[in-house]
Amino acid sequence: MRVSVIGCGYLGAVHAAAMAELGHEVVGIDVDERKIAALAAGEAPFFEPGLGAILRSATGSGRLRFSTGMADAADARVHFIAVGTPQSANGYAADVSYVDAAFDALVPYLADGALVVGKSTVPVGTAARLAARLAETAPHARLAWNPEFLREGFAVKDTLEPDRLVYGVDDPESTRLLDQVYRAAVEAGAPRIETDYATAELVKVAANAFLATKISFINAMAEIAEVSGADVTKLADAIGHDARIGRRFLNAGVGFGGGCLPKDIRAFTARAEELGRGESVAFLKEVDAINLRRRRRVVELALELLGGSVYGRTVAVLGLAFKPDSDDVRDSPALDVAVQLRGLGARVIATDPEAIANAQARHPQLDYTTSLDHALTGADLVVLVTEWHAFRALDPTETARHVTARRIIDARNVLDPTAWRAAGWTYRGLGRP
Ligand SMILES: NC(=O)C1=CN([C@@H]2O[C@H](COP(=O)(O)OP(=O)(O)OC[C@H]3O[C@@H](n4cnc5c(N)ncnc54)[C@H](O)[C@@H]3O)[C@@H](O)[C@H]2O)C=CC1
Ligand SMILES: O=C(O)[C@H]1O[C@H](OP(=O)(O)OP(=O)(O)OC[C@H]2O[C@@H](n3ccc(=O)[nH]c3=O)[C@H](O)[C@@H]2O)[C@H](O)[C@@H](O)[C@@H]1O
Repeated sequence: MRVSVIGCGYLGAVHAAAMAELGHEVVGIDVDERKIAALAAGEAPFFEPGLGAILRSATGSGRLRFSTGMADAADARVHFIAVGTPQSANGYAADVSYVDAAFDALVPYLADGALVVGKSTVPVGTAARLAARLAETAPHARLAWNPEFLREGFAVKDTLEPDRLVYGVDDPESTRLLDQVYRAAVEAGAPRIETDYATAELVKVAANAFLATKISFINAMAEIAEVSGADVTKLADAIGHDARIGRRFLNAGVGFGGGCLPKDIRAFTARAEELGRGESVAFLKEVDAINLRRRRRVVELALELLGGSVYGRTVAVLGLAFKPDSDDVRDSPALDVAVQLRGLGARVIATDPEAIANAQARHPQLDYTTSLDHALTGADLVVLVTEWHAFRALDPTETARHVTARRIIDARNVLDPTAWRAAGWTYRGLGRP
């Protein structure tokens, strides 16, 4: 099948390469010339395990091309729209202008029987609005909404082996085309939910809202654990054994960030308010507030451990990406903590295996180093904020050789407090004694 993917960011680049890996003839389109040049050369423009390999093999075989010109999408039968839907500059709502722009630019090139497939996460009602526009401007084409559930760090596997497929469609031909695109997953037995546009759009934001709520729930328990001397990690293990609750996404710590969960819960709240049902998801404001409090809590702990002021003190910040195995720093709790500490006058020296370039572009005022040893050297305080393997594996005795004082905040609760305290460290987790 000939497929186009419009928008080649964290979602679209992986989707394009994975579609080619599945045997489709793919063209990836983006307005960002640098990104397209890198992708066309078979280079992943961001860090995502496994992406480079499938990109090189697909561009090498000629099944995958990239272009900045929408005309190159003209011979595709199925067009995926995977452009960004960031938080608006002036509020909580999603900015859907990139979706509209990509859609409008694509319409003149739609062949007879073409299917436009929305993958971007959008406010409910967007697909119906675009379908009405399509009926007027290109009645020979169809629209489907097919939300994406991939996780960064596992994006290639999640795309090739999705745990479910959701088709928001309004005719059987769209389903037939989507089944052809996803034949491998359908034949492997991936559950497939065929539904209307509104449900498909809501499934996506509901899933992210649930995940965010689960994380904030456990972080709320961490707040209570902090004032009662309880251990939130043991609490999570214990409640997680109940299969109805489940242990996944119950890791308390500095909270969630990234290009999706934070903006998606805010956009959902804004859309519900527009629809006159703000009260139905008002709890998401609390989910957001709990999440942001965790970042402040890490800063408070730093102040506490350094005797009330971080001014002039050297703080080693381990981690900048919003989670391990990603270079994404969008709404990263780690970067936020680093910036807050710097704002209070600390000499922050930050390190991350992959995210330094992205962090530096946003916050040039911080000091960065690619060397973990260098980051630790002379530190008055170490703050572990993103649980990369290299940081989880730190040895307390070896680490002590580099620092000025043995103080550590484990903002992801991934270290063994007993081992660190035994090696002479003042250890503080989030919600564990
Ligand atoms: N990053 C992720 O893990 C996931 C993202 N999503 C959703 O997918 C969408 C895209 O997210 P990301 O890939 O993370 O964003 P991103 O910001 O990495 O990529 C968006 C891309 O769209 C391009 N673009 C903007 N306007 C364009 C236009 N008119 N024509 C062609 N290209 C255009 C940009 O240059 C950029 O490369 C969002 O709605 C997001 O919520 C959904 C599931 C997972
Ligand atoms: O819509 C999206 O873009 C994607 O958003 C999330 O994926 P992602 O943002 O890549 O990362 P997650 O693994 O969900 O982690 C999100 C944040 O929550 C934090 N987290 C996660 C789990 C946990 O127990 N505790 C916790 O604080 C992570 O550190 C990270 O900052 C969802 O998991 C995907 O299903 C969805 O497709």
